[in-house]
Amino acid sequence: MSPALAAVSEGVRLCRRAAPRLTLVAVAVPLLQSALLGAQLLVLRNFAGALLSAPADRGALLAALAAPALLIVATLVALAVLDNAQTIVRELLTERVRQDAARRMHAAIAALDLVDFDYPETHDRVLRASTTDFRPAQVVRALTTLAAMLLRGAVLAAFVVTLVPLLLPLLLVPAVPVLLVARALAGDRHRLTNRLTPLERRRLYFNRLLTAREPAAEVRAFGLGAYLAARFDELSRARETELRALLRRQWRRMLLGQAAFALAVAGVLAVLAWLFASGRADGAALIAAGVGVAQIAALVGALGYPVGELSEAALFLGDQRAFLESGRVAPTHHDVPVEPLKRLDFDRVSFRYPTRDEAAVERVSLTVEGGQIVAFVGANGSGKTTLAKLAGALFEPTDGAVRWNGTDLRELDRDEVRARIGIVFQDFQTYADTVEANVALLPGADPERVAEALAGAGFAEGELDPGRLIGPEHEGGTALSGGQEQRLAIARAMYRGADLLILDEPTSSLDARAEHGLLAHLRRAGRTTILVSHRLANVAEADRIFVLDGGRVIEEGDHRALMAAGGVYHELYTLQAALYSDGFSFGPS
Ligand SMILES: Nc1ncnc2c1ncn2[C@@H]1O[C@H](COP(=O)(O)OP(=O)(O)OP(=O)(O)O)[C@@H](O)[C@H]1O
Repeated sequence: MSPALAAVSEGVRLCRRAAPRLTLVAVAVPLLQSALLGAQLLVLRNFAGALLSAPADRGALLAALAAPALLIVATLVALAVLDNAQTIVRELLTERVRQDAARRMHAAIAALDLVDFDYPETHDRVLRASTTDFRPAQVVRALTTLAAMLLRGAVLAAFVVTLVPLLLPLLLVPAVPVLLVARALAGDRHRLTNRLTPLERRRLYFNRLLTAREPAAEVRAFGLGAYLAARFDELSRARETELRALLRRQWRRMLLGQAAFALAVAGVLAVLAWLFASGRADGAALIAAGVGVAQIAALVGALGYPVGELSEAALFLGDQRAFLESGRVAPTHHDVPVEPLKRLDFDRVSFRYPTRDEAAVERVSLTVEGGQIVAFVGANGSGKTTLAKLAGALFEPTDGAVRWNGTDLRELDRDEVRARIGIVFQDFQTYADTVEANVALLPGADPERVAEALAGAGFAEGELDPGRLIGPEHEGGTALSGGQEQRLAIARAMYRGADLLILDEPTSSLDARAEHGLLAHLRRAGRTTILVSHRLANVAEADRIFVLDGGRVIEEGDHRALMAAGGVYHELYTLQAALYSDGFSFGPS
Protein backbone atom coordinates (compact mmCIF):
# COMPACT_ATOMS: atom_id res chain seq x y z
CA MET A 1 0.00 0.00 0.00
CA SER A 2 1.31 3.48 -0.85
CA PRO A 3 2.07 5.71 2.15
CA ALA A 4 -0.80 8.03 1.19
CA LEU A 5 -3.29 5.17 1.00
CA ALA A 6 -1.98 3.74 4.25
CA ALA A 7 -2.43 7.10 5.96
CA VAL A 8 -5.93 7.44 4.52
CA SER A 9 -6.95 4.04 5.80
CA GLU A 10 -5.32 4.95 9.12
CA GLY A 11 -7.29 8.18 9.23
CA VAL A 12 -10.56 6.37 8.62
CA ARG A 13 -9.64 3.72 11.18
CA LEU A 14 -8.89 6.36 13.78
CA CYS A 15 -12.20 8.11 13.11
CA ARG A 16 -14.11 4.87 13.43
CA ARG A 17 -12.28 4.13 16.65
CA ALA A 18 -13.06 7.54 18.12
CA ALA A 19 -16.70 7.80 16.97
CA PRO A 20 -18.01 4.91 14.84
CA ARG A 21 -21.54 6.22 14.42
CA LEU A 22 -20.50 9.76 13.58
CA THR A 23 -18.05 8.38 11.02
CA LEU A 24 -20.87 6.43 9.42
CA VAL A 25 -23.09 9.50 9.26
CA ALA A 26 -20.20 11.62 7.94
CA VAL A 27 -19.81 9.13 5.08
CA ALA A 28 -23.53 8.57 4.47
CA VAL A 29 -24.56 12.22 4.17
CA PRO A 30 -22.48 13.09 1.09
CA LEU A 31 -23.57 9.85 -0.54
CA LEU A 32 -27.17 10.84 0.01
CA GLN A 33 -26.42 14.30 -1.35
CA SER A 34 -24.97 12.77 -4.51
CA ALA A 35 -28.04 10.61 -5.00
CA LEU A 36 -30.26 13.68 -4.59
CA LEU A 37 -28.16 15.58 -7.07
CA GLY A 38 -28.53 12.76 -9.59
CA ALA A 39 -32.26 12.84 -9.11
CA GLN A 40 -32.22 16.60 -9.51
CA LEU A 41 -30.43 16.28 -12.84
CA LEU A 42 -32.96 13.80 -14.12
CA VAL A 43 -35.75 16.15 -13.16
CA LEU A 44 -33.87 19.00 -14.82
CA ARG A 45 -33.65 17.00 -17.99
CA ASN A 46 -37.41 16.38 -17.95
CA PHE A 47 -37.89 20.03 -17.27
CA ALA A 48 -35.74 21.00 -20.28
CA GLY A 49 -37.54 18.40 -22.41
CA ALA A 50 -40.96 19.79 -21.44
CA LEU A 51 -39.77 23.28 -22.17
CA LEU A 52 -38.30 22.50 -25.59
CA SER A 53 -41.27 20.44 -26.79
CA ALA A 54 -43.44 23.31 -25.58
CA PRO A 55 -47.09 22.55 -26.17
CA ALA A 56 -48.97 25.43 -27.73
CA ASP A 57 -51.39 25.48 -24.82
CA ARG A 58 -49.81 27.53 -22.01
CA GLY A 59 -51.97 25.87 -19.37
CA ALA A 60 -50.77 22.43 -20.44
CA LEU A 61 -47.14 23.66 -20.46
CA LEU A 62 -47.45 25.05 -16.93
CA ALA A 63 -49.00 21.79 -15.72
CA ALA A 64 -46.14 19.81 -17.30
CA LEU A 65 -43.54 22.08 -15.68
CA ALA A 66 -45.10 22.27 -12.20
CA ALA A 67 -44.18 18.79 -10.98
CA PRO A 68 -40.46 18.89 -11.99
CA ALA A 69 -40.17 22.47 -10.68
CA LEU A 70 -41.53 21.41 -7.30
CA LEU A 71 -39.21 18.42 -7.23
CA ILE A 72 -36.21 20.63 -7.99
CA VAL A 73 -37.12 22.94 -5.10
CA ALA A 74 -37.60 19.93 -2.78
CA THR A 75 -34.18 18.48 -3.65
CA LEU A 76 -32.57 21.89 -3.20
CA VAL A 77 -34.05 22.15 0.29
CA ALA A 78 -33.01 18.58 1.13
CA LEU A 79 -29.48 19.29 -0.10
CA ALA A 80 -29.24 22.40 2.08
CA VAL A 81 -30.52 20.50 5.13
CA LEU A 82 -27.97 17.75 4.54
CA ASP A 83 -25.24 20.38 4.18
CA ASN A 84 -26.10 21.74 7.63
CA ALA A 85 -26.15 18.24 9.09
CA GLN A 86 -22.74 17.54 7.57
CA THR A 87 -21.23 20.68 9.10
CA ILE A 88 -22.41 19.62 12.56
CA VAL A 89 -21.36 15.99 12.17
CA ARG A 90 -17.89 17.00 10.98
CA GLU A 91 -17.34 19.32 13.91
CA LEU A 92 -18.40 16.68 16.41
CA LEU A 93 -16.26 14.07 14.70
CA THR A 94 -13.24 16.37 14.76
CA GLU A 95 -13.78 16.96 18.48
CA ARG A 96 -13.98 13.22 19.23
CA VAL A 97 -10.96 12.38 17.10
CA ARG A 98 -9.01 15.14 18.86
CA GLN A 99 -9.87 13.70 22.26
CA ASP A 100 -8.85 10.23 21.14
CA ALA A 101 -5.59 11.51 19.62
CA ALA A 102 -4.79 13.47 22.80
CA ARG A 103 -5.38 10.33 24.89
CA ARG A 104 -3.00 8.31 22.71
CA MET A 105 -0.45 11.13 22.63
CA HIS A 106 -0.47 11.45 26.40
CA ALA A 107 -0.03 7.69 26.78
CA ALA A 108 2.91 7.75 24.35
CA ILE A 109 4.50 10.73 26.11
CA ALA A 110 4.03 9.09 29.52
CA ALA A 111 5.90 6.06 28.19
CA LEU A 112 8.94 8.15 27.21
CA ASP A 113 12.02 7.88 29.36
CA LEU A 114 13.05 10.89 31.40
CA VAL A 115 16.24 11.14 29.38
CA ASP A 116 14.21 11.49 26.16
CA PHE A 117 13.20 14.95 27.35
CA ASP A 118 16.83 16.03 26.97
CA TYR A 119 16.69 15.53 23.21
CA PRO A 120 15.43 18.55 21.23
CA GLU A 121 14.08 16.14 18.62
CA THR A 122 11.74 14.64 21.21
CA HIS A 123 10.14 18.03 21.73
CA ASP A 124 9.96 18.67 17.99
CA ARG A 125 8.24 15.35 17.46
CA VAL A 126 5.87 15.89 20.37
CA LEU A 127 4.85 19.28 19.00
CA ARG A 128 4.39 17.90 15.48
CA ALA A 129 2.41 14.92 16.67
CA SER A 130 0.25 16.95 19.04
CA THR A 131 -0.68 19.48 16.37
CA THR A 132 -1.79 16.59 14.16
CA ASP A 133 -4.73 15.59 16.32
CA PHE A 134 -7.38 16.88 13.91
CA ARG A 135 -5.87 15.12 10.90
CA PRO A 136 -7.89 11.87 11.02
CA ALA A 137 -11.08 13.93 10.94
CA GLN A 138 -9.55 15.89 8.08
CA VAL A 139 -9.07 12.59 6.23
CA VAL A 140 -12.73 11.69 6.68
CA ARG A 141 -13.84 15.17 5.70
CA ALA A 142 -11.65 15.14 2.61
CA LEU A 143 -12.57 11.58 1.74
CA THR A 144 -16.29 12.18 2.06
CA THR A 145 -16.04 15.42 0.12
CA LEU A 146 -14.01 13.64 -2.51
CA ALA A 147 -16.38 10.69 -2.64
CA ALA A 148 -19.33 13.06 -2.95
CA MET A 149 -17.58 14.97 -5.72
CA LEU A 150 -16.67 11.81 -7.55
CA LEU A 151 -20.23 10.54 -7.27
CA ARG A 152 -21.56 13.85 -8.45
CA GLY A 153 -19.01 13.75 -11.24
CA ALA A 154 -20.10 10.22 -12.15
CA VAL A 155 -23.75 11.23 -12.22
CA LEU A 156 -22.96 14.29 -14.33
CA ALA A 157 -20.68 12.27 -16.59
CA ALA A 158 -23.37 9.63 -17.11
CA PHE A 159 -25.76 12.42 -17.95
CA VAL A 160 -23.35 14.08 -20.39
CA VAL A 161 -22.23 10.84 -21.94
CA THR A 162 -25.77 9.88 -22.95
CA LEU A 163 -25.96 13.20 -24.79
CA VAL A 164 -22.47 13.58 -26.19
CA PRO A 165 -20.29 10.47 -25.57
CA LEU A 166 -17.12 12.06 -26.92
CA LEU A 167 -16.98 14.55 -24.03
CA LEU A 168 -16.31 12.00 -21.30
CA PRO A 169 -12.61 11.19 -21.85
CA LEU A 170 -11.95 14.83 -22.62
CA LEU A 171 -13.33 15.89 -19.24
CA LEU A 172 -10.65 13.87 -17.42
CA VAL A 173 -7.82 16.00 -18.89
CA PRO A 174 -8.43 19.13 -16.73
CA ALA A 175 -8.18 16.95 -13.60
CA VAL A 176 -4.49 16.17 -14.21
CA PRO A 177 -2.99 19.62 -13.41
CA VAL A 178 -5.41 20.06 -10.50
CA LEU A 179 -4.28 16.81 -8.84
CA LEU A 180 -0.58 17.40 -9.48
CA VAL A 181 -0.69 20.89 -8.00
CA ALA A 182 -2.67 19.75 -4.94
CA ARG A 183 -0.11 17.07 -4.14
CA ALA A 184 2.83 19.41 -4.63
CA LEU A 185 1.30 22.07 -2.37
CA ALA A 186 0.69 19.53 0.38
CA GLY A 187 4.31 18.35 0.19
CA ASP A 188 5.59 21.94 0.38
CA ARG A 189 3.47 22.72 3.43
CA HIS A 190 4.51 19.56 5.25
CA ARG A 191 8.21 20.18 4.62
CA LEU A 192 7.96 23.79 5.77
CA THR A 193 5.99 22.93 8.92
CA ASN A 194 8.53 20.31 9.91
CA ARG A 195 11.46 22.59 9.17
CA LEU A 196 9.93 25.36 11.26
CA THR A 197 9.14 23.19 14.30
CA PRO A 198 12.29 24.16 16.29
CA LEU A 199 11.60 27.83 15.54
CA GLU A 200 7.96 27.41 16.52
CA ARG A 201 8.95 25.76 19.81
CA ARG A 202 11.22 28.67 20.58
CA ARG A 203 8.42 31.11 19.81
CA LEU A 204 6.13 29.19 22.17
CA TYR A 205 8.89 29.28 24.78
CA PHE A 206 9.10 33.09 24.67
CA ASN A 207 5.35 33.28 24.69
CA ARG A 208 5.26 31.17 27.84
CA LEU A 209 7.85 33.38 29.54
CA LEU A 210 5.68 36.37 28.75
CA THR A 211 2.39 34.83 29.83
CA ALA A 212 2.94 32.27 32.61
CA ARG A 213 2.86 32.97 36.33
CA GLU A 214 6.15 31.28 37.33
CA PRO A 215 8.51 33.54 35.34
CA ALA A 216 6.35 36.64 35.85
CA ALA A 217 8.22 37.97 38.91
CA GLU A 218 11.69 37.67 37.37
CA VAL A 219 10.55 39.04 34.03
CA ARG A 220 9.30 42.14 35.84
CA ALA A 221 12.19 42.48 38.29
CA PHE A 222 14.70 42.44 35.45
CA GLY A 223 12.51 44.39 33.05
CA LEU A 224 12.62 41.57 30.49
CA GLY A 225 9.15 42.08 29.00
CA ALA A 226 10.15 44.22 26.02
CA TYR A 227 13.22 42.10 25.30
CA LEU A 228 11.26 38.83 25.35
CA ALA A 229 8.51 40.34 23.22
CA ALA A 230 11.15 41.47 20.73
CA ARG A 231 12.61 37.95 20.59
CA PHE A 232 9.13 36.59 20.00
CA ASP A 233 8.55 39.15 17.22
CA GLU A 234 11.89 38.34 15.64
CA LEU A 235 10.95 34.66 15.45
CA SER A 236 7.48 35.52 14.17
CA ARG A 237 9.08 37.57 11.39
CA ALA A 238 11.47 34.74 10.55
CA ARG A 239 8.45 32.45 10.29
CA GLU A 240 6.61 34.95 8.13
CA THR A 241 9.61 35.18 5.79
CA GLU A 242 9.59 31.42 5.35
CA LEU A 243 5.82 31.43 4.91
CA ARG A 244 6.03 34.15 2.27
CA ALA A 245 8.62 32.13 0.33
CA LEU A 246 6.31 29.12 0.51
CA LEU A 247 3.29 31.13 -0.58
CA ARG A 248 5.23 32.64 -3.50
CA ARG A 249 6.19 29.15 -4.62
CA GLN A 250 2.64 27.95 -4.15
CA TRP A 251 1.26 30.96 -6.02
CA ARG A 252 3.43 30.10 -9.04
CA ARG A 253 2.42 26.45 -8.90
CA MET A 254 -1.29 27.34 -8.59
CA LEU A 255 -1.14 29.80 -11.51
CA LEU A 256 0.54 27.21 -13.67
CA GLY A 257 -1.99 24.57 -12.66
CA GLN A 258 -4.93 26.91 -13.24
CA ALA A 259 -3.62 27.92 -16.67
CA ALA A 260 -3.36 24.26 -17.65
CA PHE A 261 -6.84 23.63 -16.24
CA ALA A 262 -8.35 26.60 -18.12
CA LEU A 263 -6.74 25.45 -21.37
CA ALA A 264 -8.14 21.95 -20.93
CA VAL A 265 -11.65 23.26 -20.19
CA ALA A 266 -11.45 25.62 -23.17
CA GLY A 267 -10.58 22.59 -25.29
CA VAL A 268 -13.70 20.77 -24.09
CA LEU A 269 -15.88 23.80 -24.82
CA ALA A 270 -14.31 24.08 -28.26
CA VAL A 271 -15.31 20.49 -28.94
CA LEU A 272 -18.83 21.34 -27.83
CA ALA A 273 -18.93 24.35 -30.18
CA TRP A 274 -17.65 22.19 -33.00
CA LEU A 275 -20.39 19.61 -32.36
CA PHE A 276 -22.95 22.38 -32.49
CA ALA A 277 -21.49 23.96 -35.63
CA SER A 278 -21.27 20.66 -37.47
CA GLY A 279 -24.87 19.81 -36.50
CA ARG A 280 -23.86 16.56 -34.76
CA ALA A 281 -25.97 17.20 -31.68
CA ASP A 282 -29.45 18.61 -31.32
CA GLY A 283 -30.11 21.85 -29.45
CA ALA A 284 -31.67 20.33 -26.30
CA ALA A 285 -28.84 17.85 -25.91
CA LEU A 286 -26.25 20.58 -26.33
CA ILE A 287 -27.85 22.90 -23.78
CA ALA A 288 -28.06 20.08 -21.26
CA ALA A 289 -24.52 18.88 -22.09
CA GLY A 290 -23.27 22.47 -21.74
CA VAL A 291 -24.78 22.68 -18.23
CA GLY A 292 -23.26 19.27 -17.41
CA VAL A 293 -19.82 20.27 -18.72
CA ALA A 294 -19.88 23.52 -16.75
CA GLN A 295 -20.74 21.60 -13.58
CA ILE A 296 -18.12 18.94 -14.17
CA ALA A 297 -15.49 21.60 -14.85
CA ALA A 298 -16.41 23.34 -11.60
CA LEU A 299 -16.18 19.98 -9.78
CA VAL A 300 -12.80 19.15 -11.28
CA GLY A 301 -11.52 22.62 -10.40
CA ALA A 302 -12.64 22.10 -6.81
CA LEU A 303 -11.01 18.66 -6.61
CA GLY A 304 -7.75 20.30 -5.56
CA TYR A 305 -9.13 21.10 -2.12
CA PRO A 306 -10.02 17.60 -0.85
CA VAL A 307 -7.07 16.03 -2.67
CA GLY A 308 -4.75 18.60 -1.11
CA GLU A 309 -6.28 17.97 2.30
CA LEU A 310 -5.91 14.23 1.87
CA SER A 311 -2.29 14.50 0.77
CA GLU A 312 -1.49 16.87 3.61
CA ALA A 313 -3.26 14.72 6.20
CA ALA A 314 -1.43 11.65 4.91
CA LEU A 315 1.95 13.33 5.39
CA PHE A 316 1.20 14.69 8.86
CA LEU A 317 -0.44 11.47 10.02
CA GLY A 318 2.76 9.70 9.03
CA ASP A 319 4.60 11.91 11.56
CA GLN A 320 2.03 11.20 14.23
CA ARG A 321 2.23 7.46 13.66
CA ALA A 322 6.03 7.58 13.75
CA PHE A 323 5.89 9.34 17.12
CA LEU A 324 3.26 7.07 18.64
CA GLU A 325 5.18 4.02 17.52
CA SER A 326 8.53 5.31 18.73
CA GLY A 327 6.95 6.09 22.12
CA ARG A 328 6.25 2.42 22.66
CA VAL A 329 8.67 1.13 25.26
CA ALA A 330 10.22 -2.28 25.41
CA PRO A 331 8.12 -4.53 27.65
CA THR A 332 9.39 -4.61 31.20
CA HIS A 333 9.76 -7.89 33.02
CA HIS A 334 6.63 -8.34 35.06
CA ASP A 335 7.51 -11.86 36.08
CA VAL A 336 10.16 -10.76 38.61
CA PRO A 337 8.29 -9.50 41.70
CA VAL A 338 9.63 -6.32 43.29
CA GLU A 339 10.30 -7.13 46.95
CA PRO A 340 10.62 -4.55 49.75
CA LEU A 341 14.06 -2.96 49.59
CA LYS A 342 16.81 -4.62 51.58
CA ARG A 343 19.75 -3.13 49.72
CA LEU A 344 20.42 -0.95 46.72
CA ASP A 345 23.75 -1.41 44.94
CA PHE A 346 25.42 0.81 42.40
CA ASP A 347 27.71 -1.46 40.44
CA ARG A 348 30.28 0.55 38.42
CA VAL A 349 27.53 2.87 37.27
CA SER A 350 28.24 5.52 34.64
CA PHE A 351 25.79 7.96 33.11
CA ARG A 352 26.12 10.40 30.24
CA TYR A 353 23.46 12.99 29.31
CA PRO A 354 22.58 12.97 25.61
CA THR A 355 23.70 16.56 25.06
CA ARG A 356 27.10 16.22 26.77
CA ASP A 357 30.21 14.23 25.98
CA GLU A 358 31.57 14.00 29.53
CA ALA A 359 29.98 11.52 31.91
CA ALA A 360 27.95 13.09 34.75
CA VAL A 361 28.52 9.96 36.83
CA GLU A 362 31.56 7.77 36.29
CA ARG A 363 31.99 4.20 37.52
CA VAL A 364 30.31 4.70 40.87
CA SER A 365 30.06 1.66 43.12
CA LEU A 366 28.29 2.01 46.43
CA THR A 367 25.69 0.27 48.57
CA VAL A 368 22.69 1.65 50.43
CA GLU A 369 21.64 -0.82 53.12
CA GLY A 370 17.93 -1.09 54.01
CA GLY A 371 16.98 1.27 56.86
CA GLN A 372 20.11 3.42 56.45
CA ILE A 373 20.27 7.15 55.87
CA VAL A 374 22.87 7.73 53.21
CA ALA A 375 24.07 11.15 52.08
CA PHE A 376 25.58 12.38 48.82
CA VAL A 377 27.65 15.52 49.17
CA GLY A 378 29.97 17.44 46.87
CA ALA A 379 30.39 20.63 44.90
CA ASN A 380 27.83 21.93 42.38
CA GLY A 381 27.78 19.75 39.30
CA SER A 382 29.58 16.84 40.99
CA GLY A 383 26.80 14.39 40.03
CA LYS A 384 24.64 14.10 43.17
CA THR A 385 21.27 14.70 41.51
CA THR A 386 22.14 12.45 38.61
CA LEU A 387 23.05 9.69 41.05
CA ALA A 388 19.80 10.25 42.96
CA LYS A 389 17.80 9.96 39.73
CA LEU A 390 19.62 6.76 38.85
CA ALA A 391 18.67 5.42 42.29
CA GLY A 392 15.08 6.47 41.64
CA ALA A 393 14.90 4.38 38.42
CA LEU A 394 14.46 7.57 36.41
CA PHE A 395 17.59 7.13 34.31
CA GLU A 396 19.14 3.93 33.06
CA PRO A 397 22.92 3.77 33.50
CA THR A 398 24.85 4.08 30.25
CA ASP A 399 27.21 1.58 31.83
CA GLY A 400 27.07 -0.66 34.88
CA ALA A 401 23.92 -1.47 36.84
CA VAL A 402 21.80 -0.33 39.76
CA ARG A 403 20.53 -3.37 41.62
CA TRP A 404 17.43 -3.63 43.84
CA ASN A 405 18.03 -6.50 46.29
CA GLY A 406 20.60 -7.78 43.80
CA THR A 407 18.37 -7.57 40.68
CA ASP A 408 19.23 -5.12 37.92
CA LEU A 409 16.53 -2.40 37.85
CA ARG A 410 16.22 -2.98 34.10
CA GLU A 411 14.84 -6.43 34.80
CA LEU A 412 12.12 -5.16 37.11
CA ASP A 413 8.83 -3.53 36.30
CA ARG A 414 9.68 0.14 36.16
CA ASP A 415 6.35 1.37 37.52
CA GLU A 416 6.39 -1.14 40.37
CA VAL A 417 9.87 -0.03 41.39
CA ARG A 418 8.90 3.63 41.18
CA ALA A 419 5.84 2.97 43.32
CA ARG A 420 8.23 1.84 46.07
CA ILE A 421 10.21 5.08 45.93
CA GLY A 422 9.32 8.53 47.23
CA ILE A 423 11.30 11.43 45.80
CA VAL A 424 11.60 15.10 46.58
CA PHE A 425 13.31 16.79 43.65
CA GLN A 426 15.41 19.92 43.84
CA ASP A 427 12.96 21.46 41.37
CA PHE A 428 9.83 19.89 42.85
CA GLN A 429 6.37 20.61 41.49
CA THR A 430 3.40 22.17 43.19
CA TYR A 431 0.16 21.22 41.48
CA ALA A 432 -2.78 23.56 40.96
CA ASP A 433 -5.11 21.44 43.08
CA THR A 434 -6.06 20.97 46.72
CA VAL A 435 -3.48 20.42 49.45
CA GLU A 436 -4.81 16.88 49.81
CA ALA A 437 -4.45 16.15 46.10
CA ASN A 438 -0.93 17.61 46.20
CA VAL A 439 0.00 15.07 48.85
CA ALA A 440 -1.90 12.02 47.62
CA LEU A 441 -1.72 12.84 43.89
CA LEU A 442 -3.90 9.95 42.81
CA PRO A 443 -7.65 9.74 43.52
CA GLY A 444 -8.77 7.99 46.67
CA ALA A 445 -6.75 9.95 49.22
CA ASP A 446 -6.76 8.63 52.77
CA PRO A 447 -7.34 11.79 54.88
CA GLU A 448 -5.65 10.28 57.93
CA ARG A 449 -2.52 9.37 56.03
CA VAL A 450 -2.52 12.79 54.37
CA ALA A 451 -2.59 14.40 57.83
CA GLU A 452 0.24 12.11 58.97
CA ALA A 453 2.34 12.98 55.91
CA LEU A 454 1.73 16.69 56.44
CA ALA A 455 2.81 16.34 60.09
CA GLY A 456 5.88 14.36 59.01
CA ALA A 457 6.80 17.21 56.69
CA GLY A 458 6.62 19.63 59.60
CA PHE A 459 3.16 21.18 59.25
CA ALA A 460 1.55 21.90 62.61
CA GLU A 461 -1.98 20.55 63.05
CA GLY A 462 -4.46 22.82 61.29
CA GLU A 463 -1.68 24.86 59.64
CA LEU A 464 -2.81 23.81 56.19
CA ASP A 465 -6.42 23.00 55.33
CA PRO A 466 -6.37 19.83 53.17
CA GLY A 467 -9.13 21.32 51.02
CA ARG A 468 -7.26 24.56 50.32
CA LEU A 469 -6.84 25.11 46.62
CA ILE A 470 -3.32 25.95 45.46
CA GLY A 471 -2.54 27.99 42.37
CA PRO A 472 -3.64 31.63 42.37
CA GLU A 473 -3.85 31.58 38.59
CA HIS A 474 -6.90 29.35 38.90
CA GLU A 475 -10.33 30.26 40.23
CA GLY A 476 -10.37 30.11 44.06
CA GLY A 477 -6.66 29.19 44.33
CA THR A 478 -4.08 30.78 46.62
CA ALA A 479 -0.29 30.59 46.76
CA LEU A 480 1.89 28.98 49.42
CA SER A 481 5.28 30.21 50.58
CA GLY A 482 8.38 28.59 49.06
CA GLY A 483 9.10 26.63 52.26
CA GLN A 484 5.48 25.49 52.54
CA GLU A 485 5.58 24.27 48.95
CA GLN A 486 8.77 22.35 49.67
CA ARG A 487 7.22 20.78 52.77
CA LEU A 488 4.21 19.81 50.67
CA ALA A 489 6.57 18.03 48.26
CA ILE A 490 8.15 16.23 51.24
CA ALA A 491 4.68 15.21 52.49
CA ARG A 492 3.97 13.82 49.02
CA ALA A 493 7.08 11.64 49.14
CA MET A 494 6.21 10.47 52.65
CA TYR A 495 2.55 9.71 51.85
CA ARG A 496 3.60 6.93 49.50
CA GLY A 497 4.89 4.84 52.39
CA ALA A 498 7.81 4.10 50.10
CA ASP A 499 10.67 1.68 50.82
CA LEU A 500 13.18 4.26 49.66
CA LEU A 501 13.06 8.02 50.20
CA ILE A 502 15.23 10.16 47.95
CA LEU A 503 15.49 13.74 49.13
CA ASP A 504 17.41 16.11 46.87
CA GLU A 505 18.08 19.32 48.80
CA PRO A 506 14.83 18.86 50.73
CA THR A 507 15.55 21.61 53.24
CA SER A 508 16.84 24.37 50.96
CA SER A 509 13.78 26.54 51.68
CA LEU A 510 13.03 25.35 55.21
CA ASP A 511 13.52 27.42 58.33
CA ALA A 512 15.92 26.02 60.93
CA ARG A 513 13.18 24.54 63.10
CA ALA A 514 11.42 22.83 60.21
CA GLU A 515 14.73 21.49 58.95
CA HIS A 516 15.64 20.05 62.32
CA GLY A 517 12.16 18.55 62.72
CA LEU A 518 12.36 16.85 59.33
CA LEU A 519 15.70 15.24 60.02
CA ALA A 520 14.55 14.02 63.42
CA HIS A 521 11.44 12.58 61.78
CA LEU A 522 13.52 10.76 59.16
CA ARG A 523 15.74 9.26 61.83
CA ARG A 524 12.70 8.06 63.81
CA ALA A 525 10.95 6.66 60.71
CA GLY A 526 13.91 4.36 60.07
CA ARG A 527 13.19 4.33 56.35
CA THR A 528 15.95 3.83 53.79
CA THR A 529 16.82 7.36 52.76
CA ILE A 530 19.17 8.96 50.25
CA LEU A 531 19.78 12.56 51.19
CA VAL A 532 21.45 15.05 48.89
CA SER A 533 22.44 18.18 50.74
CA HIS A 534 24.93 21.00 50.87
CA ARG A 535 24.09 21.60 54.52
CA LEU A 536 26.67 19.39 56.12
CA ALA A 537 25.17 19.77 59.58
CA ASN A 538 22.20 17.72 58.24
CA VAL A 539 24.48 15.20 56.67
CA ALA A 540 26.62 14.57 59.75
CA GLU A 541 23.88 12.35 61.18
CA ALA A 542 23.82 10.05 58.14
CA ASP A 543 24.92 6.43 58.51
CA ARG A 544 27.11 6.73 55.46
CA ILE A 545 28.32 9.73 53.49
CA PHE A 546 29.60 9.62 49.91
CA VAL A 547 31.60 12.60 48.71
CA LEU A 548 31.41 13.17 44.97
CA ASP A 549 33.72 15.05 42.66
CA GLY A 550 33.46 15.10 38.87
CA GLY A 551 30.94 12.26 38.91
CA ARG A 552 33.15 9.97 40.99
CA VAL A 553 33.01 8.97 44.66
CA ILE A 554 36.20 10.34 46.18
CA GLU A 555 35.53 9.73 49.87
CA GLU A 556 33.11 7.62 51.89
CA GLY A 557 32.42 6.80 55.52
CA ASP A 558 30.46 8.22 58.40
CA HIS A 559 30.94 11.76 59.67
CA ARG A 560 33.46 10.78 62.29
CA ALA A 561 35.60 8.74 59.89
CA LEU A 562 35.52 11.41 57.19
CA MET A 563 36.47 14.15 59.65
CA ALA A 564 39.31 12.01 60.92
CA ALA A 565 40.51 11.41 57.35
CA GLY A 566 41.01 15.16 56.93
CA GLY A 567 40.05 15.18 53.24
CA VAL A 568 37.55 17.18 51.17
CA TYR A 569 34.63 16.48 53.54
CA HIS A 570 36.69 17.68 56.48
CA GLU A 571 37.58 20.86 54.62
CA LEU A 572 33.95 21.59 53.57
CA TYR A 573 32.56 20.83 57.00
CA THR A 574 35.12 22.98 58.78
CA LEU A 575 34.42 25.85 56.38
CA GLN A 576 30.66 25.64 57.00
CA ALA A 577 31.11 25.33 60.75
CA ALA A 578 33.28 28.44 60.68
CA LEU A 579 30.41 30.35 59.01
CA TYR A 580 28.35 29.82 62.16
CA SER A 581 31.12 30.56 64.66
CA ASP A 582 31.57 33.86 66.43
CA GLY A 583 34.07 36.18 64.92
CA PHE A 584 33.84 34.79 61.37
CA SER A 585 34.49 37.30 58.64
CA PHE A 586 34.62 37.09 54.84
CA GLY A 587 38.12 38.57 54.96
CA PRO A 588 39.60 42.06 55.15
CA SER A 589 37.10 44.74 54.19
N1 LIG B 1 19.98 17.40 31.66
C1 LIG B 1 21.30 17.55 31.57
N2 LIG B 1 21.91 17.56 30.39
C2 LIG B 1 23.22 17.70 30.29
N3 LIG B 1 24.04 17.81 31.34
C3 LIG B 1 23.48 17.80 32.56
C4 LIG B 1 22.09 17.68 32.74
N4 LIG B 1 21.82 17.71 34.06
C5 LIG B 1 23.01 17.84 34.67
N5 LIG B 1 24.00 17.89 33.77
C6 LIG B 1 25.42 17.98 34.05
O1 LIG B 1 25.80 16.82 34.75
C7 LIG B 1 26.70 17.13 35.79
C8 LIG B 1 26.15 16.63 37.13
O2 LIG B 1 24.97 17.37 37.39
P1 LIG B 1 24.12 17.12 38.70
O3 LIG B 1 22.86 17.88 38.57
O4 LIG B 1 24.02 15.67 38.94
O5 LIG B 1 25.06 17.78 39.79
P2 LIG B 1 24.80 18.06 41.32
O6 LIG B 1 25.97 17.51 42.06
O7 LIG B 1 23.47 17.59 41.74
O8 LIG B 1 24.86 19.65 41.33
P3 LIG B 1 24.14 20.71 42.30
O9 LIG B 1 24.83 20.65 43.62
O10 LIG B 1 24.41 21.99 41.61
O11 LIG B 1 22.70 20.37 42.36
C9 LIG B 1 26.92 18.63 35.72
O12 LIG B 1 28.12 18.85 35.01
C10 LIG B 1 25.75 19.17 34.94
O13 LIG B 1 26.11 20.29 34.19
